Amino acid sequence: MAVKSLYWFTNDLRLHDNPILYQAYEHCDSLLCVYFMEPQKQQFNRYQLVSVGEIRHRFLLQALQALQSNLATLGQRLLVMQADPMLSIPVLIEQYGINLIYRSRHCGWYEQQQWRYLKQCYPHLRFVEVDTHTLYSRDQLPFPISDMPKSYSKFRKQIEQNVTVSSPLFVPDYLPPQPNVFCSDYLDIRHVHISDNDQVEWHGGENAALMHLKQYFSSSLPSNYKETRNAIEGWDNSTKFSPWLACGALSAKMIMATLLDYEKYKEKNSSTYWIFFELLWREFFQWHAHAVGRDLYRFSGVQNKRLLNSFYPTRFKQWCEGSTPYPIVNAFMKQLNQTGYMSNRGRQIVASCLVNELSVDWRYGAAYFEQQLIDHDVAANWGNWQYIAGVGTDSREKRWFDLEKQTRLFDPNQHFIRYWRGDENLNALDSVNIDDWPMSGRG
Ligand SMILES: Cc1cc2nc3c(=O)[nH]c(=O)nc-3n(C[C@H](O)[C@H](O)[C@H](O)COP(=O)(O)OP(=O)(O)OC[C@H]3O[C@@H](n4cnc5c(N)ncnc54)[C@H](O)[C@@H]3O)c2cc1C
Repeated sequence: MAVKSLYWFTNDLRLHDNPILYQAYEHCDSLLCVYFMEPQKQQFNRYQLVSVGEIRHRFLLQALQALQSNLATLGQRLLVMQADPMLSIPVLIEQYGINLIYRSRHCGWYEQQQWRYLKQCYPHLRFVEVDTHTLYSRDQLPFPISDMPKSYSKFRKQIEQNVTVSSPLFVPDYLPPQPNVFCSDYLDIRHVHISDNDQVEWHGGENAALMHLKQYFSSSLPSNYKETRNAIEGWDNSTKFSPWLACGALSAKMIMATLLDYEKYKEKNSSTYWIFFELLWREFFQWHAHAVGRDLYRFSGVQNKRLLNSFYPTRFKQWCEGSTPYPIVNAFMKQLNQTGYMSNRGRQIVASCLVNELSVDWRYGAAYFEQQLIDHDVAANWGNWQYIAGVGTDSREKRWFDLEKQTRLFDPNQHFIRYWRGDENLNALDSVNIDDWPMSGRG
């Protein structure tokens, strides 16, 4: 029987190091490549925010355009459908006689539910989930996912002692042909106009990602990464791989292969090791998300710990727009709103402020990051937020960043604050919080 496959692209928007394309090349007679822009992700969610905000959406469109033109070089085409995959995939299965469906293994709870639902509806079809998003595949892990280590250091030790990253795959010379497409309700991504935003330093898509990878490792920046990575501004201080990694325009294994070459031919030191160390943090959060399932989004976190935080709409609004009493926090939030990016130190500081100074439910912060960040990654974002809120994988009570000290350390001349106008529009906080309620027993 002819193998008629459907490849449902999600967070794997690339040709290089793509094991699904390889499998399709080896085993399929026809291949339908589809990406869904889900209308639900642009509608208000339970936090009254959207999942994919404007800057992230634009970055994604660029990535899809690049994927489309790269697939065209292999005689393929990407159908971009503005539809709910749960409604459209059944139609495609019928129309094209699909008997095999591929998708990247996804750690998001919502995405896993979609996959489960389809499998239940079509028990006679083959569903193949492949690890494209991580450094290691699931069967390379030296433990079953149910025994996933609870802390990063335990995870790192087990991984470093037992597994190596395999080499990235080459792009196949050609792909199976697309069946004759007769549906017309797809978006011709080639002709979508994407407006410019001078504030955003990234261009979406695989080609820009590979070019940046090459430039980064052609420079001497990796040799100083450990000393510079914590800086709060500057393109060169950290790798800036995250936006492309998040949508899969860049493969983590590809980064590792280039890093190993750098170590072999240029220099190997504690900084080059630290790039791997950070990629392992990413890896840890990915498998952690698989292990904990929907607890990743729970207020009480994976520790099931009750916090006294709540939802204070005015404070949350001040935090989002950058009009809190704290100039450094305002500067970071304005940077995020205009560029879709914030340094790691910035994220730690604003997250700590939301949780500790503003006493707001951390999930609102995570949902706002999800909307705004061009590198939003469900595992890294929600996992890091839980960590800062003290309900996640960290054994410490919680992470509190002293705002004055952080300003002195990272912005001693207030250059960053002034550049982003963090010192304008400072507003005092409302005074209503849990301590003001007689029921707290402290009034
Ligand atoms: C509250 C909060 C939310 C975050 N949300 C995200 C998110 O949605 N998506 C995301 O990719 N990262 C997230 N991070 C992690 C980190 O801030 C970014 O990965 C990093 O700032 C991206 O810039 P870079 O590529 O230059 O990083 P580098 O410093 O150059 O690090 C190299 C790579 O390692 C990975 N990495 C580094 N630090 C972490 C970390 N703490 N957790 C997971 N991976 C890490 C990233 O893939 C990154 O690209 C979050 C951190 C915090 C504190």
